[in-house]
Amino acid sequence: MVQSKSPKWQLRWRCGRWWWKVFKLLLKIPLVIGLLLSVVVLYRAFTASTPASTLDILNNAQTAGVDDGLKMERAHRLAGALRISTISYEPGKQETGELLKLHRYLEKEFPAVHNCSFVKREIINVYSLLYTVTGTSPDKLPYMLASHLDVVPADPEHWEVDPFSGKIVNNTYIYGRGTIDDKGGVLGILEALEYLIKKGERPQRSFFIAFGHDEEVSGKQGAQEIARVLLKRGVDRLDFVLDEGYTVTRYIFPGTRKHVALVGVSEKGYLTLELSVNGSPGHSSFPPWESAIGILSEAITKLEKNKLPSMFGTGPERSTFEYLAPHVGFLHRLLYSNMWLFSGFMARIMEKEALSNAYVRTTSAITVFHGGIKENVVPAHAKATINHRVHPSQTISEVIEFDKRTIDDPRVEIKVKASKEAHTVSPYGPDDVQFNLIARSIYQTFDDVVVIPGVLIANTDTRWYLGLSSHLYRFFPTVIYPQDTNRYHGIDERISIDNYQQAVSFYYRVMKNADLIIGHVASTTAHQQREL
Ligand SMILES: CCCCCCCC/C=C\CCCCCCCC(=O)N[C@@H](Cc1ccc(O)cc1)C(=O)O
Ligand SMILES: [Zn+2]
Ligand SMILES: [Zn+2]
Repeated sequence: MVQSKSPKWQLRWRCGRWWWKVFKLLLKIPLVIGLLLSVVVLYRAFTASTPASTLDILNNAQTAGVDDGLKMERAHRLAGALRISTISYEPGKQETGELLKLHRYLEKEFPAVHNCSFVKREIINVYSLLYTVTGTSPDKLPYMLASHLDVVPADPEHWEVDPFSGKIVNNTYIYGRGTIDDKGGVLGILEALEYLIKKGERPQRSFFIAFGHDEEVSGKQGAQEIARVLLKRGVDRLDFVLDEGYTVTRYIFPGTRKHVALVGVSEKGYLTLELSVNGSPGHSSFPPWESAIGILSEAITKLEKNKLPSMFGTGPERSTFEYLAPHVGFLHRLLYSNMWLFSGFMARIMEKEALSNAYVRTTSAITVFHGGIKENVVPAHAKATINHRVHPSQTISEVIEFDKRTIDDPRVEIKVKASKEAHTVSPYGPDDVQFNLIARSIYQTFDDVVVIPGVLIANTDTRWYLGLSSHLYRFFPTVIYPQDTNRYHGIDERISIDNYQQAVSFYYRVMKNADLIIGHVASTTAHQQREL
């Protein structure tokens, strides 16, 4: 006979089962969340798409580039400019004679530009150049193409050829300091305009060409003055500004073999700090317990060991990867299209390489260290320079605060030597006329390419043009492979003759495409145009 359970026991049994059910349910929650997350992650990966331009007028444009016949002649003209050593050493210390020589060279080599009735060339602040190209519809908003005339110094010791010999190697590459930074831009723009004028064409839209002469040492004397001159003339609204910057890259972004053109829609901030320590000077035979050099070294070590936190995925770099997602293999697509989930994981991988680390966070470079005068003299002072490039999601004062907290030593004095907040982000959506004008010119010039927006990790003269336009883009039309990135300011700077020809074609296409959209009210979005 089965013995019936007592009501007390039955209650306990039922409660026990109830808790067991809850426990089992709780165990399932992570599984359900995991399943939901996987669905979202997969859905985003499968539906990832690069926003295509909505501007049919640009999408259908088949603008031709410049003729191939003059390719070698153009290469030799660039090589000639590379022989003029327009070096900037520091603010106020430049090869000024060479800058004037470059002016004369440009005048001689581009006769159509310099003798054209609708092109005016002006010298700004002795060494910079400003060209005004007056179009046939001068009432439309003008734009500006910019580059710079100066270059950084080059130590010839490790170069394949003398950096200022302007050599063409194997009939393939033009070598020399300034080929990609930034005489390729100066000569490339002038070649395009020379070609246009010689063809008997005249642009409808007016535009400016600005060549600063001290970009490599801040741009204060050059680009800043050019901006001032334009503002004084009432030119306070340019449709867009296109300056040096990123390039078309290949094999730099993991997951794709395509060409990837990165157009800089913003630029990291800039902060240079001087750290100094005053110690007790004296005879080295009875040194103080701690020296100025020792205290400063400790502060520097703390900064180097404690990097600023990752900001990856919180700024426009999120769009960089979302635009790229549809063009990479499946695994990379999972990551790139789900930055909301994987940005931390991606940051940890990217911070292992200097170039991609710069994309992840505000960087800190210790660039100068001074201390001591003689082996048996304890120095009174030590100083060091820290150069930060500030992620767009951080402010200059946040970075200074971080440094102070990290150093945590009142004996270390911190002085701001130069600073500039990260630039505001220029528009880049599918409806943005100006971004898509540049993108279209890239698509017309380079094969198998995808155009994506990015934050420039270095700085350019665009900082001085921020007040002239809300659309500033930083792009130099050449192709860079991983092994080329160190050629910037490094050794064996070069451009291939074919890439240089593409650069000229790109600038020509920008001039032609800018006229295509002249019927559109410049500076309004495609969406606004549809509303009109
Ligand atoms: C995942 C990340 C992928 C990034 C791929 C990058 C490929 C291209 C590689 C390098 C880009 C090089 C950028 C060229 C611009 C250089 C401009 C420059 O040299 N600026 C100087 C001087 C300067 C100018 C203006 C200032 O206000 C401060 C300094 C610089 O030091 O930035
Ligand atoms: Zn440059
Ligand atoms: Zn440079």
